[in-house]
Amino acid sequence: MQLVLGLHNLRPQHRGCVATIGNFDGVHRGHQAILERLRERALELGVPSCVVIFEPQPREFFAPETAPARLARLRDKLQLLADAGVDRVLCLAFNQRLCKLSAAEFVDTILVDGLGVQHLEVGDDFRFGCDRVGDFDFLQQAGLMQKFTVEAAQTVELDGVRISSTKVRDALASADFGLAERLLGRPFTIEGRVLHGQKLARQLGTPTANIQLKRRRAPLTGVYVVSVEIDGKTWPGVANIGVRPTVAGDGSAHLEVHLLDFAGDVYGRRLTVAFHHKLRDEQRFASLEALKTAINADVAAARAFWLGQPLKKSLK
Ligand SMILES: Cc1cc2nc3c(=O)[nH]c(=O)nc-3n(C[C@H](O)[C@H](O)[C@H](O)COP(=O)(O)O)c2cc1C
Ligand SMILES: Nc1ncnc2c1ncn2[C@@H]1O[C@H](COP(=O)(O)OP(=O)(O)OP(=O)(O)O)[C@@H](O)[C@H]1O
Repeated sequence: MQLVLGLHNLRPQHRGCVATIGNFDGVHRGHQAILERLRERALELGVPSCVVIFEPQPREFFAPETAPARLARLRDKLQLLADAGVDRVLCLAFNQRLCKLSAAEFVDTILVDGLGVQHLEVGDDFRFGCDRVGDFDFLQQAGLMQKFTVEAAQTVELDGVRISSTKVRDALASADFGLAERLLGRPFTIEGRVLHGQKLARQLGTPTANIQLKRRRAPLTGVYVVSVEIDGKTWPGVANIGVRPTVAGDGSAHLEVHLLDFAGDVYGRRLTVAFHHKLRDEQRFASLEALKTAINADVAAARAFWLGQPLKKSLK
C-alpha cells in the first residue's frame, strides 16, 4: 500500500482511482464493508483504490481537549487499511486551510484535480467541507458535472444499531469486550514496543512490561485480564492501563502488563495486548504495600479467569 502525505505530494500518475473519505478510526465492520465495495469497484474499473484520511482527525483539530481517545494510532490504521486491500492512502493535514474549503472546493481541489476520482464510495451519512455542508446529494450533483460516479454504502448495523467508532468506544468504556469484538470484527487490541519502566514493579513482586503509548490517550482505563501475543505466541496476563496515581507518574497514560508464568526478557519487543475482562478501576493507594496487595489479588483473579477459559492462540 502506498502512503501519500499531503496534497502536494500527489503526482500526475496518482490521478485516476476509486476513493472513499473518512476517519476510519478502528476500521470497524462498517468501514470494512465500504472498503470491500471499494476494492470491487477498483477491480471493475481497473484503477487503484484510495482512502482519504485526515491527520489530525477533524474533532481533534476543532476540540483537542474533548475529542475522544483514538481506537488506533495512525500506524495501526494504515496497517488495517493495507490488510483490507487498499492500494493507496492520501493522508491530508487537517488544518485551517483544509477546514475552510467549501464542499465545492473540496471536490474540485482534492477529488477532481488531485485524485482524478472516477468513483466515490461513501456512507449515506457522510458529510464534508466547511461546516459539513457537502453530503451525498451534493456529491452526486458534482459527479454528474465532473464525470465521476457516487455510491452510498449500505449502513452496517449490529442488533439494529449502526456500527460506528463511537459505539466501539462506548463498548470499551463499559468493558464489553464481546460487543467491541462484534463491532470491530476482531478483538480490540493495543500494540506497542516494551520500554524500560521505573523498575518498581519487580520490588512489588510482579514484573511488568511497560508498553509505550506515546502521546496516545487510551479508550479504556483500569485493571484488566488480558492475553498478549509475543512473536506469534500468546500468553495470559493482567494489565493496568492508566496514570498510576500511587507512584505519581507524569500524568501520561501507561500500559503495563504482567505475564503469568513467563520468564524472559521482552524489552524492546513488540507486544499485542487483547483485553478480555475488567477487574477494577485504577486506584490511588495509601502505600506501596497496599498497591502490592491489590496487584497480588489482581494476579489471582486473572489466574482464576484463565482456569475456566481456553486461551486463543492468535489475536487476529
Ligand atoms: C495488575 C496491575 C494493577 C495495577 N494497579 C494500579 C493501581 O490501581 N494504582 C496505581 O497507582 N498503579 C497500579 N499499577 C501500576 C503500578 O503502580 C506499577 O506497576 C508500578 O508503579 C511499577 O512501575 P514500573 O514498571 O515503571 O517500575 C498496577 C499494575 C499492575 C500490573
Ligand atoms: N456502520 C456503517 N455502515 C456503513 N458505512 C459506514 C458505517 N460507519 C461509517 N461508515 C462510513 O465510513 C466512512 C468513514 O466513516 P468515519 O470513520 O468518518 O465515521 P464513523 O465510523 O461513523 O465514526 P464516528 O463514530 O467517529 O462518527 C464514511 O463514509 C461513513 O459514512
